[in-house]
Amino acid sequence: MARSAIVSGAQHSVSPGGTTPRTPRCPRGWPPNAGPTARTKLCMTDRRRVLPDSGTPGDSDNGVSLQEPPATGEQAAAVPAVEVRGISKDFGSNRALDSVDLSLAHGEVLGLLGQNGSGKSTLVKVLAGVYDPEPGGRLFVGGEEVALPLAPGQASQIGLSFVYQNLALAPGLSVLENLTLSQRIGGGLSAWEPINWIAEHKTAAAVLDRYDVRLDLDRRTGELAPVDQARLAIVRAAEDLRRYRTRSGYKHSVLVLDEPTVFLPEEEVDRLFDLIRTVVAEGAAVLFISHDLTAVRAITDRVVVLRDGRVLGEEVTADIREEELVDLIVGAPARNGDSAQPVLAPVEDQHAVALTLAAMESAGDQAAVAAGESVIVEHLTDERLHDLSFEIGAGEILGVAGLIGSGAEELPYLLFGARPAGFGTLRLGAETMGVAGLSPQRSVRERIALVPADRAVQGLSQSLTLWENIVMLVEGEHFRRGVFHRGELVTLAREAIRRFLIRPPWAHSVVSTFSGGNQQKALIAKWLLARPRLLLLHEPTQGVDVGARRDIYRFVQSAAALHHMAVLWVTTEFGELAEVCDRVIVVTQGRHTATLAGEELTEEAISAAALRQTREDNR
Ligand SMILES: Nc1ncnc2c1ncn2[C@@H]1O[C@H](COP(=O)(O)OP(=O)(O)OP(=O)(O)O)[C@@H](O)[C@H]1O
Repeated sequence: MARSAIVSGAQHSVSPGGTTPRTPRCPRGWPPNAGPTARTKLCMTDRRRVLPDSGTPGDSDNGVSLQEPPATGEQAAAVPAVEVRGISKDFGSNRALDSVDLSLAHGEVLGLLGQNGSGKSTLVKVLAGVYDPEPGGRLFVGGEEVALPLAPGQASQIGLSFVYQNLALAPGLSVLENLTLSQRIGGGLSAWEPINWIAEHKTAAAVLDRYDVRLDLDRRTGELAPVDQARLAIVRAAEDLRRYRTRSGYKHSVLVLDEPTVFLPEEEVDRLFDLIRTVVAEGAAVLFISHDLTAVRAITDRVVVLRDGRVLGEEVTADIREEELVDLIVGAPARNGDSAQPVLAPVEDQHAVALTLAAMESAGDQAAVAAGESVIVEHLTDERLHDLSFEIGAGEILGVAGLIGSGAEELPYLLFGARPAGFGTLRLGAETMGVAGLSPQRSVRERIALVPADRAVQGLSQSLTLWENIVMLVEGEHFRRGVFHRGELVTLAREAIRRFLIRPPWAHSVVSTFSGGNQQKALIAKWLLARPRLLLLHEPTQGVDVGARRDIYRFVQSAAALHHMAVLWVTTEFGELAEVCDRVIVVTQGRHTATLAGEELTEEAISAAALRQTREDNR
């Protein structure tokens, strides 16, 4: 692989006015040296913008002004849609972004990659006006400089639109209402004018048509399938950009997609990509942030890799193999020829978690942990599941494969008592419990652990520190003879942070300030410290980088093997199930339709079983 494109932050020479940009490596069809420097540079903060449609509300106060008319045609295509230079961001002593240079061409899909905590979201938040970068950084949009920091809301007025993982849709409103929401809030439609529903319906139908998306405009958005919710959010953002281009006369606009595929099963990701291609064809550039390398390779033209807040390298996607990309992201040592396997982020010890647990077990608890207990679920039935029965042996990792809507995704929550179940029993060792009588409080007492997909809301207390979250479930064990041994807990948490490779290793920082993947490791650490008898995992590697994903596999495998805990692993990533599980059951339409083990445990076989049964059920 040509590594000439790899640059390190140290190579940027710093001049008094900021950084001297390197010549950007350009994507296919992109003329080199066509950055803002190739055009008349404008400082746009002190002039009023001349707009083709100057009456459009919201444009006059955007902090951007023009010295020359908007570029059109080839001229517009010759400047980057967006370019950042020398962007840095510090959180206290933590440098989250270090002199980042990045440019995104008109009509390009650029992948922004990097390990958890490498700075991707921070860069997006600087572009969105959420974070103020350090002085000296510069932003060019459509070739023209925009003063930093951006004011809240300014991004949308300069042609930048964002779709985050949580999509920011109002689930209680209809598809039509969600489509027009941003216009109402943004001032495009008057809040006082009576709504002409018939006209709005017609306009919204035309919008969906434009992007070839079929949705019932009157349907409650919360009832849509996850992929359709993602498509709706993208159409809404793309429409905002199209309106921006129409009213400003500018050709550039940028859609930022921050992990848009994270909630989607693999087979639905393609439908999202068709939409992204349409958005690009309509005239927007796309910044695509994801840990899903298959998705990145399918949709991006070029990738930029961040590590520790610096741009580590950039590559044309078609020119780089997946293993090379993994190396670039996780920082593997130099490889020996093509046959070498990618080296993943180091785990200090294959049995890191198990050893941590062993060291931390209080003496009196040894027996319960050592014995291990099998789990038997019988006749589990609710609105989506029909008479589901299965067993998990002590120390076994049982995978559950099912497409979204199959009912598989309900299982961890029902067995934790987080959702009411109609009927069924859970036998844990010698004890049999009715699942209808389970509650999260009881589950914690019974040492049933749940790592939910939505870790931020359901898994962690965002306002508490990292150490408080990690030891939350074992605090009681450190309250002896009327004395609360806080120091012991902090030491315990520090050890867990080290073993679980949580970065930065700052026990006293508030957990919400950690990157998504590091929060996920903290959540897994929290539950494993409580030494569960049954560990329920739902999409445990969602939003986790390629190196940390392997770490999580090993953490759970070690804990299951050495502490004999039963594990239920539910995900739509069938490759992950094949890699990590001892056995996999397939759930379709709420029923247990197949079991795979041994040599049958391949991604292809699991997929085939899940899809075959779904097709048969649909006949
Ligand atoms: N509000 C904040 N306060 C303090 N530190 C923060 C804050 N937001 C982010 N950080 C730190 O900045 C660094 C970069 O985090 P960021 O969320 O940008 O990473 P990321 O690449 O998006 O990771 P992930 O893939 O896990 O989402 C991390 O060390 C993180 O702990």
